[in-house]
Amino acid sequence: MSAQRDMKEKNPWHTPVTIIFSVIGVIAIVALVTVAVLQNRPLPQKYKYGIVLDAGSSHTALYIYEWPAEKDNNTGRVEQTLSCKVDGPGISSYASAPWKAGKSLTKCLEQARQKVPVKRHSETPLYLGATAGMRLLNLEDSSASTKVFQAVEEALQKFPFSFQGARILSGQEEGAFGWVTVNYLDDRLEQNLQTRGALDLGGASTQISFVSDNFDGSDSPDNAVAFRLYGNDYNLYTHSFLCYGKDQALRKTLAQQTKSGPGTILDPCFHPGYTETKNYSVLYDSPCVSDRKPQGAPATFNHTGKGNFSRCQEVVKRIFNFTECKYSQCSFNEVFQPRLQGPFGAFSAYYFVMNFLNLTDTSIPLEVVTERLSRYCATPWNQVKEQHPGVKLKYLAEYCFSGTYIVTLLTKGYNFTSENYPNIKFIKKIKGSDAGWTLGYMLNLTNMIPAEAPDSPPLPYAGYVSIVTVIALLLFVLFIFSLRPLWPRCSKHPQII
Ligand SMILES: O=P(O)(O)OP(=O)(O)OP(=O)(O)OC[C@H]1O[C@@H](n2cnc3c(O)ncnc32)[C@H](O)[C@@H]1O
Ligand SMILES: [Ca+2]
Repeated sequence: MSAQRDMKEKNPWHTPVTIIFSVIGVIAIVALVTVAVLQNRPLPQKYKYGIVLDAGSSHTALYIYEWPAEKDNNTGRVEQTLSCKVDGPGISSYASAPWKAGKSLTKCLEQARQKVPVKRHSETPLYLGATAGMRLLNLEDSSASTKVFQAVEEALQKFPFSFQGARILSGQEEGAFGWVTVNYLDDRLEQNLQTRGALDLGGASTQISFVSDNFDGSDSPDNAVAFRLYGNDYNLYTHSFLCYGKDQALRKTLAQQTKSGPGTILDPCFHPGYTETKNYSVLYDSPCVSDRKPQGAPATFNHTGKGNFSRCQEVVKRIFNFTECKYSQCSFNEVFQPRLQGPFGAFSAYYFVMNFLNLTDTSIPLEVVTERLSRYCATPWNQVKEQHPGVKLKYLAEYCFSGTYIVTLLTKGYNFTSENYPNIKFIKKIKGSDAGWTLGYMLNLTNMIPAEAPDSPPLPYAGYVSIVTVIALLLFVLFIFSLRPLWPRCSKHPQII
């Protein structure tokens, strides 16, 4: 018994001094780690917002973006938090009743008012950018386009956001901001990775934008956009083809077939069994075709489908001019285009159409794509309607043409081949945000992409806390050992007496 008591007395860990120091040490470490964790713990997130209205030729869409409030000019953090499709056609269609253009936007703006917290309303920038529909209206009737903008601005100013104006984007801006969006969402800019080209197919225009090593802008300055983003320089090639969006290209293709003003056209780009009576005045009511309106044509014509892919491709090819090129190389219509390079993202109508046709997988060889399109175009119209009861008839009737146009534009227009066709990815969204020019436009106007790479903390948060903990433990152990002289002496091999 007395021997056991002796042992207890001699155990150094049981002296009051050591116990007190140990308790203090443990409390100190816990306090240190708690303070480090609490101090660095992410606070409940506060967000800032930006709103962009994409006033396209076929429709308008509103997008709300949000980003953490403390990361205004930081990287890769802006995300789309709401999209709202405006009911009705694009604002350019309201030329004869401009006030309706303004009114059409209010429903989506009401949604935005609900979505953005009230205390952020007045600081939330609101932009409206119009694309090819308004470009065409402006060409056709600039005072009508001014009136549409006045009506739209009046409507937007009624909302509590910080309205920054409504304007027409140039084709270069539309192409370049689409490219910025895609590469920003893919984190390719911040990380200085190989960039992805952007292919945008709208209703009235189409854009191609990419970085090519053999393009510095000297060949064709109109197609060059220079950016310095996160400390890297980019010489972007971009071109927008007005009148080569899907709807205007269809008009051009029909115009090709109605040069002589026939009463009936047998159209290989529409399904067999499709037949509609159409108005010549409606078909030619666009600056893309108005100069070719046949003289003395009847008021209407019978538009009848024949469903033949290869003949459709022949007609579609005729809307491109491949004969003239004053540069080393061209896409079409005498437009310079450097050698295609890198991966591409194809969005808007490229995606809608290829998704409907089950052709978004670009590992499907081009020959198989054309075979499938041939079969699809040859399918009788009644059968197509039966197979897709929920699809809008206008879209359904046009998928054969649209698919043929996309394949022709990519291969004959831009010179994609069987080898580099798999470099294209058909995309709708990237990480929850729609691919399109709007995000790039807002990032640019809010200076949210810095020209130089931002400084980042040398350690990530978890690494920082771990290092603090390890050093604290080490200090504690050293501290205990420094108290060694105070430890009661004990023999290495206590003997039981
Ligand atoms: O860029 P611009 O030329 O101004 O036109 P937009 O912005 O209005 O054009 P979109 O990308 O919204 O749409 C491109 C085309 O795709 C059509 N479209 C939209 N949704 C579609 C769908 O589900 N299936 C087929 N076509 C669709 C639409 O009518 C247009 O003709
Ligand atoms: Ca568009």
